Amino acid sequence: MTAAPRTALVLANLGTPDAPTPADVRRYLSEFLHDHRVVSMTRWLWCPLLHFVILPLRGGPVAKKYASIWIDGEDGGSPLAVYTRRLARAVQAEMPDVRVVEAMRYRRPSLQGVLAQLEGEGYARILVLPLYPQYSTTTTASIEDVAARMDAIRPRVLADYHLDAGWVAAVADSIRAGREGLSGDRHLLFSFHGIPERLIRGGDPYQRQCEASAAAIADALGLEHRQWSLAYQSQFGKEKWIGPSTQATLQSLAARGVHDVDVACPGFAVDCLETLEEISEMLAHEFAQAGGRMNYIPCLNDSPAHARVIADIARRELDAIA
Ligand SMILES: C=CC1=C(C)c2cc3[nH]c(cc4nc(cc5[nH]c(cc1n2)c(C)c5CCC(=O)O)C(CCC(=O)O)=C4C)c(C)c3C=C
Ligand SMILES: [Fe+2]
Ligand SMILES: [Fe+2]
Repeated sequence: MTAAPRTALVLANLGTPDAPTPADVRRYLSEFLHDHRVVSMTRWLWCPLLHFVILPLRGGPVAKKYASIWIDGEDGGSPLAVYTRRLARAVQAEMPDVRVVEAMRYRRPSLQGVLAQLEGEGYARILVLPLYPQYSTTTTASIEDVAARMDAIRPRVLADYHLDAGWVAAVADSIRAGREGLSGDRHLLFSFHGIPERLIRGGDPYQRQCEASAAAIADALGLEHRQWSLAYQSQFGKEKWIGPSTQATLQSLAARGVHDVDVACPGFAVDCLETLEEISEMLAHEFAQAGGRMNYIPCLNDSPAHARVIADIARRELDAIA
């Protein structure tokens, strides 16, 4: 028998409810929306709003949305959990010398618990790879917070991979495959999750990285500027978020007579509520009502190309750890 590998790779994602029920969705949202990296408002104001308005009002409707995308079967669950788990298995097959595990920033399997377990098992060389191609203080920095709170181990956290050549090529290939056989003068819309504009003014590099990713993918596809656009989705709350919004962009494309739109979401490593329900169900329906036809291009998910890209990025980063 060979000795247990001493190096671990943790694929960290956002997290998702365990079940598409109002109670479980409230539990998930409560943990997520108590994170100061996500909502920085003073707790005196935020907690009453969260506990007495947002959680009671949002639990039921959001649970219905999860139910509409839930994956059935033994290996089923919330798409974000299912694809992250499958991706971790596929990356493990690419990296037999490294222990590959998945973890979630909110809910289960908790990032803090996974790191504590690896520490207990004697893994000293640990790379945490947040499954966020672009860095944001709302997502990646929150994972850095958890890693920094560990006592005895200092896991390294990858900042971003928004211009990684292998990742850009894999996303471009998936878009090419998603457009195969489709005719017409097609438009490509890149839709990224939004964040509040205030954070960009405070130095968050997210928007700049989204723009750079989109331009690099469009370039790899040989697109001219008029053939693609970039927008931001999933606005939450009343504050001004970065734009233009995906919904408004689709409306204006329809108004301009652009009928065939492919939508890709290169800010999401795997499909989830925000891509499957918001884009591929709700906004696709709205766009059809405006006379257009949307073709949603799935995320890289657990594809062999994605597993190879993640393994390559991880190997390079691990080489930099002593
Ligand atoms: C202030 C609120 C939010 C910020 C900022 C935010 C940033 C952000 N989120 C993602 C990725 C995902 N978000 C997802 C769901 C989701 N996001 C928010 C709020 C903020 N996100 C909420 C309240 C929810 C839950 C759904 C809802 O109630 O509307 C998901 C999907 C999770 C799933 O279970 O499928 C992802 C993924 C990024 C990348 C990001 C900033 C860059
Ligand atoms: Fe609270
Ligand atoms: Fe979000």
